[in-house]
Amino acid sequence: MSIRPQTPTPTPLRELVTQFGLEARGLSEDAAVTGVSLDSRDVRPGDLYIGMPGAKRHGADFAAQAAASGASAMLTDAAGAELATAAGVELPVLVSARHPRELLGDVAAAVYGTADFDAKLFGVTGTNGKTSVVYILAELIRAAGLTPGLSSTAERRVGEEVIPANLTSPEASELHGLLARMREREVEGVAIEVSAQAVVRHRLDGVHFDVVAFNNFSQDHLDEFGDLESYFAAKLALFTPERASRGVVVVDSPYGQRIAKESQIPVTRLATEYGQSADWHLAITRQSLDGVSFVLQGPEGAHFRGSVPVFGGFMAENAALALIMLHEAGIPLAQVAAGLERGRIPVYIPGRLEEMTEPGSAGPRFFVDYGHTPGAFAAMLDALGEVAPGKIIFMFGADGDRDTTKREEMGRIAAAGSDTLIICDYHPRSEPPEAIRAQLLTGARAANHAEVIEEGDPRRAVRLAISLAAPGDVILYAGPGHEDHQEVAGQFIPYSARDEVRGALREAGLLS
Ligand SMILES: CC(=O)N[C@H]1[C@@H](OP(=O)(O)OP(=O)(O)OC[C@H]2O[C@@H](n3ccc(=O)[nH]c3=O)[C@H](O)[C@@H]2O)O[C@H](CO)[C@@H](O)[C@@H]1O[C@H](C)C(=O)N[C@@H](C)C(=O)N[C@H](CCC(=O)O)C(=O)O
Ligand SMILES: Nc1ncnc2c1ncn2[C@@H]1O[C@H](COP(=O)(O)OP(=O)(O)OP(=O)(O)O)[C@@H](O)[C@H]1O
Repeated sequence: MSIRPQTPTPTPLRELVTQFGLEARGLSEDAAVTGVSLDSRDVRPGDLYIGMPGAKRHGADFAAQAAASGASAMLTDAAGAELATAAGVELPVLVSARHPRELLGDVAAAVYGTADFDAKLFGVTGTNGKTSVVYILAELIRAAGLTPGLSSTAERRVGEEVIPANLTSPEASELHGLLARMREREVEGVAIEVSAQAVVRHRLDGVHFDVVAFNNFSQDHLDEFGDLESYFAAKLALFTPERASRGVVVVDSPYGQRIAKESQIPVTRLATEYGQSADWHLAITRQSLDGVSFVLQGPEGAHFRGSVPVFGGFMAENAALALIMLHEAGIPLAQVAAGLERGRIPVYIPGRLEEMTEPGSAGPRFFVDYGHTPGAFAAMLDALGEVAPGKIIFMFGADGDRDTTKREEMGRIAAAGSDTLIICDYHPRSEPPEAIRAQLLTGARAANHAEVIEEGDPRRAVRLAISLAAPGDVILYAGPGHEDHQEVAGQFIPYSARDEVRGALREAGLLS
């Protein structure tokens, strides 16, 4: 169930009819709504249900379910209105000549009154590391003495109210409901993860960010975007005056440089590579398996010396990006530093390079991660190469029914950067798991580096990895991160990699 305001103000439906040029059928003069939902399973009494045509179903097919849950009215297209009439659903209907998705954000903003929400809004996009930046942002907002709110792939969070997320970027109706609840809770800074899908699918409509950021770009989601250029264009579209006031861009890569050049809003540039021209520079001062320390220097003497308790130079980059976003929003770095102990950012990022063993323990160390792109694998394994005292044992599987073109490259990078590679299953969905593994194995064997082992069952693969590890070795299990299920042939089977790994470590006497 989505997070909603607890004391919503009713919006007369006649206002929406006039504002959005809708045709009203069966509407009483005083009809009003207090919420918006496009999912019949999440309808609350008083909601406006959006009957949206989808790729698989027409949402109007679920109008009866929405009515039974107490919806006050349905907004749909002409086809949806016909479906509801044919099914004998007795619900007032507002008919839109445009695709309901195109109105959703503005309708939700009108119903929830979110245009008046004056918190600083931060949006983060890029291929890898969005979730990490968002969690660091929320921690820094708290350090600055302000109240944070957060929307990520892992969860949505308002104070102690936390719900798991089903999409990286919520649909606009859920997003505006969440923002309205944040306003009730007097949230002052909101960190929002922005997927490319969100930009092109109207999920951000009615939202204007104070600061947006771009961190990196590499292959992903080609099943939806067709080619890299279209995927990139979706990220670039966030850097427009309709969406945001200012931007922060990591310019280490040619893609970052393109965003900085082609952005339609003012941007400030961060470089982490020596000799790269930029407004801000990041230098790593120390790193180990327990975290990374860094110095960040910007224009007019702005600077920050700090650390993050997660390994990898890219985590320092994620932190730097978050710090610059606050600076750009008018929150001074000194105000952030005042709330931290010697610059240490005590961030916990669920399922991102999350250690399952005790930090600093003498035996092998085990990390669970959410990385599922060639770019994330390269970043993690490069970082581990610098800080792992012993061998690197890497295990992962790949998504079924998702971008298949990245599989061989994932296998190649995984084998090139590890000593032992165990290939197992992830979410096979409708594909035969052994066929997915075969593609990963082809890439892995081409690298001609690691010892490569195939063990489809992730539970057995976890135990195998532990049995192969000696003190000083590091096991990294990429893919499942925070998730709590495996998706196999349409079934959601309970599976938490974190619980499984902890259990196996206990069995091996490596965790109390
Ligand atoms: C391609 C895509 O984005 N599809 C989204 C789209 O699905 P769809 O058009 O197929 O919808 P449908 O299943 O035909 O249903 C039609 C309508 O009926 C409604 N319905 C359906 C069933 C029901 O019982 N009751 C009900 O009301 C649905 O809410 C929907 O409005 O609308 C659905 C409702 O909001 C989304 O859940 C669904 O996301 C699917 C699950 C998805 O996998 N999206 C991915 C591609 C995605 O958006 N990923 C990005 C990036 C992730 C990353 O960075 O890795 C993200 O932001 O999450
Ligand atoms: N700045 C970065 N550059 C490259 N890889 C990164 C970076 N930050 C994190 N990663 C790697 O990518 C993985 C995914 O990180 P994270 O979940 O933060 O990214 P994301 O962009 O939110 O991905 P998704 O949208 O799929 O959730 C991490 O677990 C880590 O392995």
